[in-house]
Amino acid sequence: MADRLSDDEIAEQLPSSWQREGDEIVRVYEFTDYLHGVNFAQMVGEIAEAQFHHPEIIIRFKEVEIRLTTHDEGGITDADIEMAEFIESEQTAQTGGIDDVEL
Ligand SMILES: C[C@H](O)[C@H](O)[C@H]1CNC2=NC(N)=NC(=O)C2=N1
Repeated sequence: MADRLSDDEIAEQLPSSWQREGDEIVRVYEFTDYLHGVNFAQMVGEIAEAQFHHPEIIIRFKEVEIRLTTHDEGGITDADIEMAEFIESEQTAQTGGIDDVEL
């Protein structure tokens, strides 16, 4: 399992749309309707199972919040950064960069 990243490493490696909140990295995706968000959450869950690295996924009306940390290490590691990048690339591939995921 990867070691915890330093504050500088996190700042350098965090994808641009993500924020750091303590020992977590966080991104809120906006959608035009509730079920688009639900579908997006399903996609994130499938990525999580494939990577065996599981975010907290909060589904709200017209938005989904993704929170990542490495529980085994008690902080932010490469696994969290890589997962965030993977989610970003999948979401962008499906929507051309806007947040509304039409699945
Ligand atoms: C045993 C341990 O729970 C597993 O190795 C995986 C499962 N998914 C995980 N997900 C996250 N976010 N952090 C972990 O440390 C983690 N560990």
